[in-house]
Amino acid sequence: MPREQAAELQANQISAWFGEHKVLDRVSLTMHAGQVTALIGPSGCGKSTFLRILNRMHEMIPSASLAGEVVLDGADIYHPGQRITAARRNIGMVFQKANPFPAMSIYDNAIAGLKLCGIKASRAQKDFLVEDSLRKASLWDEVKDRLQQPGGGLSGGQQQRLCIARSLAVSPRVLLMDEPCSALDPTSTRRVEETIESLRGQVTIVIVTHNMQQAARVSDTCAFFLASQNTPGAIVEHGDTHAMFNNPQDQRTSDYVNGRFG
Ligand SMILES: Nc1ncnc2c1ncn2[C@@H]1O[C@H](COP(=O)(O)OP(=O)(O)OP(=O)(O)O)[C@@H](O)[C@H]1O
Repeated sequence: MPREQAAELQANQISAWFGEHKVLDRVSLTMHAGQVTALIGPSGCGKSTFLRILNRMHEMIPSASLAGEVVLDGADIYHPGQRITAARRNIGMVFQKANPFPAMSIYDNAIAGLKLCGIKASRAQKDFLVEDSLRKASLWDEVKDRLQQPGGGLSGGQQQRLCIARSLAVSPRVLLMDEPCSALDPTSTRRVEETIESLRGQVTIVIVTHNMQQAARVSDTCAFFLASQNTPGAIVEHGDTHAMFNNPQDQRTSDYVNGRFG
């Protein structure tokens, strides 16, 4: 099971609809290999929809449609020849609410993705992957003596790190995180942020967050989404996080990062 490198992900001219309702308009963004990109913006501007488009989850919603392309290392994941399972394996996702399998052991939770992705592994390989992914998710030391206990018995923050481990166990090249800390207390939030920090360079991370301090702390690059009244969401400004927070080029970015609206 070779471990692959972080990959660049490029969204080109992405538009999205729910039925007749257009929610994103020609959004283009390059998410650089091994970097952390934060998606920020007021509620309802299409950040989560954009994130779900990046690993083909948007198409699971019956009324949903989209235009544009998502290119992972040179190949459009929406090309008819591309398998949805390959996109999901290469581009993992962690959600707002931790969703481990509650009755399944911590060990089995960590490697639950192998079966879903059709990856066969020996017992020794599984043992290695469990330890490796739990270490990467900064959870190993807390659970190494109780790997056979149910995942549902962990604290909320530990469950979220278990979900991160589960995503990492299939060696994704990109990890999408949709407000991963919004249900966590400050200590658990810090642990998840430390985990993100330690993954930098190994996997490309795209994180949606409403927490401006978090975006400033964890991301290299930031994209500010906005949906003005009755118009679909679009990117107002994107670039180096430090520059976006300290010297934004657009007044609306300045207002948002300084808490003046949204
Ligand atoms: N399943 C759905 N069916 C219909 N409309 C939807 C669906 N999901 C989202 N929308 C609409 O798409 C638009 C963008 O929603 P989205 O959740 O992507 O925004 P967001 O920026 O992530 O918001 P938040 O920060 O509140 O999570 C909104 O107008 C929302 O009402």
